Amino acid sequence: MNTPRARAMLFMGRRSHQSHAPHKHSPPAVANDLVISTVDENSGIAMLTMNRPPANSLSLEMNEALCYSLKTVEANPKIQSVILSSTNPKIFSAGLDITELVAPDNDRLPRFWNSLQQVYIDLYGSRLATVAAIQGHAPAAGCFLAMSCDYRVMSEGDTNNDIKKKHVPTIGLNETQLGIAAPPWMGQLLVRTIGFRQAELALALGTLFPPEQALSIGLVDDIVPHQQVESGDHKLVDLLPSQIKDQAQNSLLQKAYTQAQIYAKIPPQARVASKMVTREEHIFRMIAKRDEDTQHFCGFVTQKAVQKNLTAYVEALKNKSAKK
Ligand SMILES: CCCC/C=C\CC(=O)SCCNC(=O)CCNC(=O)[C@H](O)C(C)(C)COP(=O)(O)OP(=O)(O)OC[C@H]1O[C@@H](n2cnc3c(N)ncnc32)[C@H](O)[C@@H]1OP(=O)(O)O
Repeated sequence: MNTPRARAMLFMGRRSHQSHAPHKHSPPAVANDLVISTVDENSGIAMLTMNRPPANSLSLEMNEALCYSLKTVEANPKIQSVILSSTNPKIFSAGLDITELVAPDNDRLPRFWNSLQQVYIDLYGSRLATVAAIQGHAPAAGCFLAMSCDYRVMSEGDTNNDIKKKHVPTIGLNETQLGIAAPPWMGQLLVRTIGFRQAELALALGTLFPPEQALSIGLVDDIVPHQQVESGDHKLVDLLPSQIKDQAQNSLLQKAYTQAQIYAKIPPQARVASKMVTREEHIFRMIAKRDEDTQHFCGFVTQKAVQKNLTAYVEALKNKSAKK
């Protein structure tokens, strides 16, 4: 599997390990609106907008929709960059859909985990330049999605003095706070992004970082104030799906668009080859241990003590939401 040809195929959008993966080329059953895909061939930029209310949490279907949409955009040779965004202005993605983990179905659980592994393989190994536009919270697997991209821009949030309007998004791998641990390939993404000691601390404590801190440790590459820009690139509007068409002046999306344009101008063979240098080993290591990883996840998550923690966490989330 780890031959030069297999490696090139992985990064050119053709999967040499397809038989191992649950991913299919046909649209997943309920995928269509979960991830809205828009393309602008003139600029070479596409946008994948996550659209799974209320929190863009990652269910089996959402993972399949992400892979399918990405694969479809990748198949278009005119596209070089993709922006990953959200229809929810306050949540990028709330991470795994916790209801997939509580009292799980024995058949579905390994399929669910496989679909998440596939998101990692497809997104981290995409031939496209990927820019995460993080407008809101990105905990746990939400942070993982962002870290799988090539560039992360985060909104500073609404720092309005009025406490009711104030909204400061956070990002990080907070798994330990739920009584679970990020899998090795996900934890290693944090190590690769922010360095060993910072990651060791953040993983153990389950730290969620507000934008300025996330920038200072390198978890995001840029932060932008929560505001409209006066004169943004007017071409962005062509890329926005109808659900967020009114966001053409949004500073975060404008910044993400500018970055996507910068990437789209780099000769693709050189850009893809440089991406392989930093990512291929990590991806192949994960693929080699994929079945083991699935077994470990299923065994871990179904433990009584873990189920107890997750049940309590879901209850707390629901109570919080009910009190609003
Ligand atoms: C075993 C190894 C696996 C390791 C890999 C990954 C682990 C994970 O990804 S686990 C998921 C971790 N995610 C979280 O801890 C985030 C939980 N959510 C929140 O903290 C907040 O919802 C958030 C800060 C994202 C947004 O806050 P609010 O804007 O205040 O919204 P609400 O809290 O009211 O939530 C709205 C609505 O969404 C539901 N929700 C939120 N997160 C999830 C989730 N991860 N899965 C499923 N559902 C989620 C929440 O319950 C509310 O629903 P309703 O009660 O129906 O309104």
